[in-house]
Amino acid sequence: MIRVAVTGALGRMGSNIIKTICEQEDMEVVAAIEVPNHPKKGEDVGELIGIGKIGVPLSTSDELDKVLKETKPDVLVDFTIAHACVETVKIATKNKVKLVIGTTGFTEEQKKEIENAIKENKVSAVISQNFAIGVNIFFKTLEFLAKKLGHYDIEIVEMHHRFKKDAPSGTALRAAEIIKENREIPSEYVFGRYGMVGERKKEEIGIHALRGGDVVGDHTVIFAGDGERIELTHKASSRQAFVNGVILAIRFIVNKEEGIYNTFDVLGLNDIKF
Ligand SMILES: NC(=O)C1=CN([C@@H]2O[C@H](COP(=O)(O)OP(=O)(O)OC[C@H]3O[C@@H](n4cnc5c(N)ncnc54)[C@H](OP(=O)(O)O)[C@@H]3O)[C@@H](O)[C@H]2O)C=CC1
Ligand SMILES: O=C(O)C1=N[C@H](C(=O)O)C[C@H](O)C1
Repeated sequence: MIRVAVTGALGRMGSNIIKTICEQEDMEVVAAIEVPNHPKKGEDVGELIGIGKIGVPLSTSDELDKVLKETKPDVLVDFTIAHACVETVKIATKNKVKLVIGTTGFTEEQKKEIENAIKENKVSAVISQNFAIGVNIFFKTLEFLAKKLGHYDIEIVEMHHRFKKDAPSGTALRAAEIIKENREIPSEYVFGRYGMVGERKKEEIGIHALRGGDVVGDHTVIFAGDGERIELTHKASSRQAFVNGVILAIRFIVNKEEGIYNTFDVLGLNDIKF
């Protein structure tokens, strides 16, 4: 059995991840962690998320080191918030726990802190801004489009629910990075536009974040030329799309001793070249 700890256990992603792990034959939840001073600390997490008793009490992140030493997970899954994730990674890697990280909104400095902790402690991790299989195919398609239409005007539009804390989404930023890496001309990110912006430069990649309602996650990349345009869109209608990828990532990383991987590694998409 793969022993899994989940941080952000009562969150939109964490709670669905716990539910789905409980449905798998080869893995079990051994620890579920929330913010310090959580009013439900000690209560059964299964009952808190509506699936009935699972025998795992809710723990809090101020006791993470102790919880990991007691429960000995193979893998920790983190879908929380950037600053919290950095601290979790430092503690988990010291305890030699492997990682699946889905949290977004990191600064460049936070990304380095996470990478250093993983490398210094010689553990393995999957880090991905989007675990949905469809989004990873969307990313792969973008490699092709950026190679062929990198000289077109490229704009990225994302929409998410009103509760999302970071903007633009990690997925939109990864899409921009893929375009930058694959087009022949240099790139300059432009976050929204306002006022007398003047003529659009070829190098620009416009990135626009919309927020509202209960939208799970929509991403569109527009390649606009003279007399035509291509719009590539992915729409997630259920968080289960992300959760299914997380389950694959847990099975993948448990067999890796050391290194930082992404969802292309998990899904075997690295060998597809255009
Ligand atoms: N990579 C991917 O495929 C996906 C990534 N995400 C990302 O995952 C993250 C979480 O999203 P979502 O589930 O919607 O957010 P939620 O706010 O619903 O869940 C986050 C949970 O983490 C808790 N939390 C905060 N700090 C800590 C801590 N130190 N230790 C333990 N738990 C903590 C929060 O508690 P409290 O509310 O009390 O602060 C909350 O319950 C975001 O960064 C989002 O962008 C989301 C979907 C897919
Ligand atoms: O916060 C969310 O909800 C999501 N976050 C991820 C992101 O920032 O890209 C992935 C997904 O779009 C949902």
